Amino acid sequence: MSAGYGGAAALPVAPSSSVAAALKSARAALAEQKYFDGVQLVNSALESEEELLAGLPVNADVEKLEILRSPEAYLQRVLPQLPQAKRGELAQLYRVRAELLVGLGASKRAAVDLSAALLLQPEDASLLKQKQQVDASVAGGAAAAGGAAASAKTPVSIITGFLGSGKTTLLNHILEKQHGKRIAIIENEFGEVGIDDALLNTKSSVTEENIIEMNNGCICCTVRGDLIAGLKKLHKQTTGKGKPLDGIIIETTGLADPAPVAQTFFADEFVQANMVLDGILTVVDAKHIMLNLREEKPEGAVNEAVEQIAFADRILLNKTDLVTPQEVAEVEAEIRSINTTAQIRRTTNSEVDMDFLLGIQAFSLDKILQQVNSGFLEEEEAHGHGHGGHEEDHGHAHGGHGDDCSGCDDPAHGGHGSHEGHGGHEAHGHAEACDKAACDHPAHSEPNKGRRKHVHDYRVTSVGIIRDQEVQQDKLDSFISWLIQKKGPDLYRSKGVLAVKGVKEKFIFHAVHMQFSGKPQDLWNEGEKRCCKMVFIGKNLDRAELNEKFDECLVK
Ligand SMILES: Nc1nc2c(ncn2[C@@H]2O[C@H](COP(=O)(O)OP(=O)(O)OP(=O)(O)O)[C@@H](O)[C@H]2O)c(=O)[nH]1
Repeated sequence: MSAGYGGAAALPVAPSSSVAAALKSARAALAEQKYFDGVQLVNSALESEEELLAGLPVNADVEKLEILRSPEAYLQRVLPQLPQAKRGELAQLYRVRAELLVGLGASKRAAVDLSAALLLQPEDASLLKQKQQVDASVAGGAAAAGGAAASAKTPVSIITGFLGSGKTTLLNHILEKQHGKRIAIIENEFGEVGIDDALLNTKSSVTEENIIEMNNGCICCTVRGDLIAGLKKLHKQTTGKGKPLDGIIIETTGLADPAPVAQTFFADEFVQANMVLDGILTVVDAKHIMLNLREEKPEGAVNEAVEQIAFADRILLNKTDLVTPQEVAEVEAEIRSINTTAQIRRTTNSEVDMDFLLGIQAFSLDKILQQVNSGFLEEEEAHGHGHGGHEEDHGHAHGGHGDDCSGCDDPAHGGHGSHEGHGGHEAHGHAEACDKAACDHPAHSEPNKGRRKHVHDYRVTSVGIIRDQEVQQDKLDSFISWLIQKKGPDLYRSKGVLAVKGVKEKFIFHAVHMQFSGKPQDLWNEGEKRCCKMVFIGKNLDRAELNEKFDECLVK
């Protein structure tokens, strides 16, 4: 068949006009330095080509998007059947994509595209020269995105890590130790009720106007909206007023996939022009991470713990006080099997020197494209949370009630931050399954497959409780022991700030599965309403039961 099929006339080819149009638009994007947009244009054109060429016998059983992700392998197969005109078009597409990638700072990946172009046009001397130049810049250690211009941009660090791993603890250390530096914070919390603002170190040099809370959805699903708006706002009120920031720190939710957050720094024009991703800092809970990594996820759902480690530039292997040296070594080996290059530090209470964390210029687009996520520069089509049966409905306006939602058993309402008036944001969530990773062991599955959509585990929801009353200490103790013993295995995280009768400080409560701590902390401010706020995050939560049990603690 293939011999007979090899004639150029039999080959389905895209009309050259559509490739020409894509090339024109991509070159315009290149001239305007809209590199990410340009990459998307070329990607779409290449995808169309792949679809048209899919009928070739050599393409049987080939993974979709190979034309984008592994161009040389793809071309080696189809080359003998490509007519000369088609070779020229594809070469131009790869060449312009390479130029766009250089603009994004991904020179190694650009070299791959230029090699592909050379496979198609081996006699093109200017192409060869261009490839040699890119190779030379790679060998010379080309600077990250933007080269020298990057130094004028505000460095941004992303703190990620699974629920309860120690992210807020780390942020507090940074805030304590960064006196004199102008740092802004973007705080994103998973759950119906925000608690972290109360846990942030108020004695730090960060002024309130430079703390932005994003509690109305998981940051990885609202990057195109809230995160960019937050970054713009920070820029306007600092650099825009002649008071530039020394850095921005984004604390993601414990259930965030860091990929779309990182992608923002390449996809948005304003962000790309003014900010540079300094590094992804991942905090790992040495006691619970193995559970998280090995957890069986529903078909298509992302394992966030794996992604968080895979994308890390620095890893704090935290809570080492809770495990044996042997267990720490096992966890470290597991981390290494997911991420071969990130520097790892063993910590307790997220204590680490600042040089390890900030100003590290560690994020490399090339590293992400090569090692972790070959689809990183492919824009997500849609993503969201699998809200068991309510998949089309994540963008709903579920008007901001801070109180419990007892009696409401709509699983969509229990999900990612859907209780804060979500209607103003892009509707972002139908839960189409992403491509299944090659290996079934979640920790070892390549965390890059199906970059185009990510879906969270629909079983994981949050329940928030706010009461304008005090609780009774003995009843609270019974509630906590019931919670830990009966719900602990499914309860990833619970936290709260509580007014306990007779106690003048706020009672701060933290639990990660069965690991619990609670203590009186800061005093209630004068005039501050003594109230109770709690949030529970876990699998298969029973909202009515949690409300009922908690209400038994209230001072009647
Ligand atoms: N034993 C022990 N506890 C720790 C350590 N680091 C943090 N913790 C505690 O773990 C709990 C969770 O810490 P956080 O810093 O709030 O964790 P987080 O990652 O911000 O949590 P989420 O934002 O809810 O995902 C708190 O009670 C911390 O005091 C550690 O190294 N050892």
